[in-house]
Amino acid sequence: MNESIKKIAVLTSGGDAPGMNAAIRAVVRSCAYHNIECVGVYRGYEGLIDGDFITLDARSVKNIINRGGTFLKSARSENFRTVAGRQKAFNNLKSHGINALVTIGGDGTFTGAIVFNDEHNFPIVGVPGTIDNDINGTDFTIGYDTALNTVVEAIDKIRDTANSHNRLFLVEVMGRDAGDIALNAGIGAGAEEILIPEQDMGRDRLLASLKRSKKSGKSSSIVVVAEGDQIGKNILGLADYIRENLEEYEVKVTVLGHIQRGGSPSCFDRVLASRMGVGAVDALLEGNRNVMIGTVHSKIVQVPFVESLKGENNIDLDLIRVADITSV
Ligand SMILES: Nc1ncnc2c1ncn2[C@@H]1O[C@H](COP(=O)(O)OP(=O)(O)OP(=O)(O)O)[C@@H](O)[C@H]1O
Ligand SMILES: O=P(O)(O)OC[C@H]1O[C@](O)(CO)[C@@H](O)[C@@H]1O
Ligand SMILES: [Mg+2]
Repeated sequence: MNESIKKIAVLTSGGDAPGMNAAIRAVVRSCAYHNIECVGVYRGYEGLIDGDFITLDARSVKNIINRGGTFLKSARSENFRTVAGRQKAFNNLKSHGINALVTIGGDGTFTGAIVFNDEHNFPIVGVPGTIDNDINGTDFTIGYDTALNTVVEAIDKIRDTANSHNRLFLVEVMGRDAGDIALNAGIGAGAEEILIPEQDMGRDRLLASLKRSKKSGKSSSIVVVAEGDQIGKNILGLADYIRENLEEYEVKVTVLGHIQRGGSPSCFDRVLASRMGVGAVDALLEGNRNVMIGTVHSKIVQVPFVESLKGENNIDLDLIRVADITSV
């Protein structure tokens, strides 16, 4: 056990994700279990710079495992991108006697953690909390499973009305740089086509596929479009293009938006968050730093931050094949 760790701070950063509360709870209770002080930081790195801290004990985190969002709130902090901002954050950590930090967030949050540690040599452990699932070294990120279920439930409802009116719906889902939500929710909801940032299928192939789909006797069509997809980037423009080229379709557009980030976390996300929160405190007590807690084949692992950021375009090609085959 690393005796120098007596006080740990925890924060949530970047886009919120269902299960972040469960992760905070696990960190706080793990600290209580090990008789370590715990401090919550409001508004991610922004609160670190402002010194917006709160002491947390085991009872401070009651009744939150089931709540969406993050009670510590989150932020995208421009100030933390500056040397001066990070210096202020470091000063606040020192003046409060904090020895280590647990950051719950996505790839941007971990990038910030690397920069901060390079400058101030401060022990940080990351917990992947993002609906995007765009982190290398972990099979799942906290919030992704809940978001997928929210998306599938919404598309099921769209399918009802699409079928009743023989319509084509373009449904935009989140994923500025990542197609995981689109691909998996698309398969789960039986979408006819799925457009993701990692693969540009081209407008012509999309038209050909939709033509085939109509010919094969399908009464409705759903095209799931990740917000970062290249050809769907302007989903309204894409809808117009399809209208102009495929008169047989009546095209409607639904943008699911931030509904995907809210809601009570699934049991899967609650358990994942609990395991990762405990894993983060374990890692610090083992004397480790600059690592992210992940799960690989259901086992908790520690992954260097730099490894966690190597996942660009890391999409499972077999999922694309499955989507193609099952939408015939
Ligand atoms: N290069 C960097 N230097 C310093 N801080 C950074 C850097 N990149 C990101 N950060 C900090 O991390 C915060 C969170 O990053 P970002 O907004 O990309 O969200 P994220 O953690 O990737 O989560 P999500 O993608 O789920 O919304 C940023 O607002 C910024 O404060
Ligand atoms: O509205 P915001 O907070 O800028 O977040 C939008 C982005 O955040 C994410 O949902 C991840 O949290 C991305 O998929 C999306 O592009
Ligand atoms: Mg991100």
